Amino acid sequence: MSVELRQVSKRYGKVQAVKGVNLKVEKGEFFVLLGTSGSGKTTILRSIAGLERIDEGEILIDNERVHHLPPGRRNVAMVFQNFALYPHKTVYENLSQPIENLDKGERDERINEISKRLDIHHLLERYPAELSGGQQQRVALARALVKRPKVFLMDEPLSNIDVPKRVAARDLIKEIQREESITTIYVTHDQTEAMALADRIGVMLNGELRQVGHPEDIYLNPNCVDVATFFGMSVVDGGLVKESGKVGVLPEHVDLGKGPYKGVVRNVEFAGNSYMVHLSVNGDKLRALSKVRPRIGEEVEFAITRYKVLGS
Ligand SMILES: Nc1ncnc2c1ncn2[C@@H]1O[C@H](COP(=O)(O)OP(=O)(O)OP(=O)(O)O)[C@@H](O)[C@H]1O
Repeated sequence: MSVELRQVSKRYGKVQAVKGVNLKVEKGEFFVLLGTSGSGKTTILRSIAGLERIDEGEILIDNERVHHLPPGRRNVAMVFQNFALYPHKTVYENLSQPIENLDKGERDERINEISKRLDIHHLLERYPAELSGGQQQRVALARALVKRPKVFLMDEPLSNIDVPKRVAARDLIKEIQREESITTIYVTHDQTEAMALADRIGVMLNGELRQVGHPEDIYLNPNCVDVATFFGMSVVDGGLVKESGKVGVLPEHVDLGKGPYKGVVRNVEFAGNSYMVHLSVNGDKLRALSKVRPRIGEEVEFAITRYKVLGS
């Protein structure tokens, strides 16, 4: 099912949380809404789920207007940051609650299938407090999937999980999404996670959807200073490369060692297989990835192999 937002706006009192957002997420697509804290991502997700009433605009699921329908009639499932499991119900009861309208045979069949798939089959009789964080998260995913939703909405579902488990959980989400071809809208403020998961990314800043595109496109060709900065570009005066306005440069496109440019090393951070070198160049800050560790205070020569003109 496709999900479409047309000129959607939402305010809370004086706060304009979402400003005239237009977006179409295609059937089966994994779409990531990426943005800073408070940029309106959760509000958009909750509006699609029917948990918020929008002030202006329209929301369509499979080309049908749904923004006046209650959550239960939208065929969407939402996974929240805190997993939202019922603490006084067993895993089995947690999984059966969303499908309690089905008869017991079919309910058990679905619960069996999904719990085997997510490796929680042996935990069905336990209570959420008796599970590890990763297991709780898999139960929450199972709970959302057991309804066989056509649209899957996820609000930072991995934020409470430690890094190694997070990568595994990310793989799992992606795998299920691909296999079941569920239209997914996934909210995060982590651009690495966004780039790893998304077919397309939409960048939210300050209530506005500022850019939509494939991860590689946005990463290399951000359309404004804010998006460029968010994706890790240094933004410097275009005069350096004989352009007007500002230009964005990724650290991997700054080659330390040979000119034509010169800068002073302000700081060096160890970054695993390389060093992140912070340079000062004509009063601008520029970051470079380098295989060798330069000295702080040293003047170094560098070249820029690629940049993006961002305007003023
Ligand atoms: N119920 C509410 N009442 C008042 N203001 C709200 C409410 N919910 C959200 N806001 C405000 O609306 C704006 C957008 O919030 P939203 O939660 O959508 O942002 P977000 O991008 O999801 O942020 P985060 O990544 O921190 O969760 C923020 O300024 C927030 O303070």
